[in-house]
Amino acid sequence: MDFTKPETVFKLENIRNELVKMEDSIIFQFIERSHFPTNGNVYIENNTKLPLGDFDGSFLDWALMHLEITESQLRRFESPDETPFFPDKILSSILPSINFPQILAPSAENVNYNNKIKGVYIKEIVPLISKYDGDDANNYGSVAMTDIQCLQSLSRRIHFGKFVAEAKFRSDEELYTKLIKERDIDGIMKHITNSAVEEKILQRLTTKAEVYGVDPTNKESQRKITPEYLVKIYKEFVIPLTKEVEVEYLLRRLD
Ligand SMILES: O=C(O)C(=O)C[C@]1(C(=O)O)C=C[C@@H](O)C=C1
Repeated sequence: MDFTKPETVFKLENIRNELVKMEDSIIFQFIERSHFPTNGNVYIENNTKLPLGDFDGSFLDWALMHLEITESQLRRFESPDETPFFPDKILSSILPSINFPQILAPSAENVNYNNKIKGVYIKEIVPLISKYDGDDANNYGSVAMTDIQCLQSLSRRIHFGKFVAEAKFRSDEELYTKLIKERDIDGIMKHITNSAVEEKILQRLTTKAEVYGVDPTNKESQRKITPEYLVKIYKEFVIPLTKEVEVEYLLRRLD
């Protein structure tokens, strides 16, 4: 898949292959996060234990915003598959722009689920993947950095729903145009859903978590990620959020 060649992006098979590759990044980032406790202090807004001057937000927000500002100057958010958490704070790139052809509908950049993704990550995912529920002030910086890696990978995966939706729209423009014009959200959701593909993803994740989640030379060692939690995270959060992105993108597709 190459964003400078739109014909490679509109193939559902290519998009699904990318989604499979992203599973590995997400699993390995979850494994990195599993070395640390929950460290709730990192997520508390305006936390007196972590003073940040005038900044209004959590330590994680502060770190993520500063990283995104630098990454924006390195052209990260010009790529159609990257979505910033702080769209109002990012800067123009220092590097010259790559003129990507228009692949998605112009309204695509307004579909930004990052606040929701961050909320779900902190509330639902961190407790499942952390080493234990507790705090270790020596790890705040490392935790924020691994959280950022996890969040950026989840964001990329979930916002890939836009490409899936575009490919599906192009495969049956008449049907989707009708559903969009009728604002038939249930109808759109029904047509974008492929239960067999979802089932296959969950089966593959079970196998991957079995293999990657434990030291292969010492199967009795502590498991870093369990199939049960990985499947739960995908089934309850990652896939449903991807579908929400698909529906919202399609609702704006004709704007
Ligand atoms: O592969 C697709 O067709 C998608 O829409 C992506 C995805 C997913 O999130 O992995 C979402 C909805 C489908 O039911 C199956 C899988």
